[in-house]
Amino acid sequence: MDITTTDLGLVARVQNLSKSYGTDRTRVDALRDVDLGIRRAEFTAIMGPSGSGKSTLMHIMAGLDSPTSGRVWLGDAEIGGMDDANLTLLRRRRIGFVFQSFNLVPTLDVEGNLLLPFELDGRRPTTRERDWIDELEQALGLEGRLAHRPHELSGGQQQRVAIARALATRPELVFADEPTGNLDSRTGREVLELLRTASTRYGQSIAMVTHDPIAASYADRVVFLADGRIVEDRGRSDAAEISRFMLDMEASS
Ligand SMILES: Nc1ncnc2c1ncn2[C@@H]1O[C@H](COP(=O)(O)OP(=O)(O)OP(=O)(O)O)[C@@H](O)[C@H]1O
Repeated sequence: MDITTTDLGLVARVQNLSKSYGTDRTRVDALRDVDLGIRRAEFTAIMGPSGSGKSTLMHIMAGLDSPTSGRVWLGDAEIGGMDDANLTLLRRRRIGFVFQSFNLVPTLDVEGNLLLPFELDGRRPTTRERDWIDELEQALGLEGRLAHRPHELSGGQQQRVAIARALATRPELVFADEPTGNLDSRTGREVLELLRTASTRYGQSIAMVTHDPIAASYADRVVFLADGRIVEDRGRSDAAEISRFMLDMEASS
């Protein structure tokens, strides 16, 4: 019998993953033979220089892009052979996303955007979920903005709505691409605390792409990519250690 992703204590996994874009002279090897598992209830930071493959890895793990070769599991389901309808359902039920581009619906107000994942799933939040949404709104300072549309918000406020929306249904896995990129340092810290709370209190797994050593220091695990390969996989580290490693990595490249 095969060992499942769950048996390994993981919520998502890639094996021998490679991704190339273009052909011949225009070919770019964005990922080269990557093996990675995202552990249950753990907060993982993915770091690396610009162009090292972080976003590509996250998009493939989330089933938003397909690999050139290798295998990908979301939970125990291998997504390689899955049709679009099943993949969409799997994503909707199990995954939350915070994209760099926020992906808010412009015609819905903040509250409408926050409730969208429930709408798409054809249900309303339970009382406990409603309490959690209220807590997210409060922690992210959105209470005064619930009737506003995205274009009436600052970039940082839009970012916070995207984060609250990704966490609202308490999906077992949250992918976040530079979630603190547009935030001032105090709000950024609150977002990182929230992500940590989501993993410690609710057992959610968080996979966060970041360039920021301080943001990465909130994570339980820090994975470094360089030139499409994993070059380091370490436990919780402080911001100074992470900065030092990044500088050493850049110096040796
Ligand atoms: N759609 C695409 N077509 C062609 N090349 C691509 C495409 N998407 C990414 N790449 C290339 O793949 C490599 C990895 O890109 P990726 O966006 O994953 O890097 P990253 O580590 O997330 O970078 P950054 O920190 O700048 O966001 C880069 O060299 C990039 O130019």
